[in-house]
Amino acid sequence: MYIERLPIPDVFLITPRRFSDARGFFSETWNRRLFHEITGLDPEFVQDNHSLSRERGTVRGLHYQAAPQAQAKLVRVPRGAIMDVAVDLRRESPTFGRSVWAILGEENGTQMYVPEGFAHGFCTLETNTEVIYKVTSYYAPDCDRSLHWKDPVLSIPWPDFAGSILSDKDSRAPSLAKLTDFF
Ligand SMILES: Cc1cn([C@H]2C[C@H](O)[C@@H](COP(=O)(O)OP(=O)(O)O[C@H]3O[C@@H](C)C(=O)[C@@H](O)[C@H]3O)O2)c(=O)[nH]c1=O
Repeated sequence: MYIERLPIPDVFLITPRRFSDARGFFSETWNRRLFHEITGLDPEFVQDNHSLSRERGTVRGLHYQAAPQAQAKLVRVPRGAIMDVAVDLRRESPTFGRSVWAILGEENGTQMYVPEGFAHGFCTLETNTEVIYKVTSYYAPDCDRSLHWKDPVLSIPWPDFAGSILSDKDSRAPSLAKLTDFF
């Protein structure tokens, strides 16, 4: 398992080892003990989520659950590829409002660990992209919050084709200046 810290050091990229042979590969996609040894963290995941986005350029996000239902997430892409983004919404953080991003895909097997206190979203880079992620708190619709993916203040370098399809909720999401629930 290879771990890389991003410019916001609490967000990690994790690339599990792949054992390749004539059949294909084998990989441990989650190993609690190893994750703890390497990061010092021991998130308690309670729910696994899986989404399929048919079109390239689909944007989902930016989403978070407000306290006390905040979620840390461990995101991976077994089919296709995404540009995955995390935005720091921790009020006291020196990197408040800043974002980090990475390409996650079936080729690299890389995962992003997004801690509590961040909004999360992605743009699909290929058709029929599937995203699977573990979360540390159950879905709580009352605490579901959105931040507009294209808010210019965030300066996220989305690809030109981003936003070809998105949900009504995401198209109506407020900008950072209008958010009231931070961490
Ligand atoms: C997130 C979620 C949604 N749902 C339902 C509610 C709704 O009817 C349907 C689709 O929900 P959404 O439109 O919010 O799905 P989606 O836009 O894919 O939401 C996800 O986006 C990514 C970026 C995240 O980080 C996730 O935490 C989650 O917010 O699924 C659940 O039952 N459980 C869940 O945990």
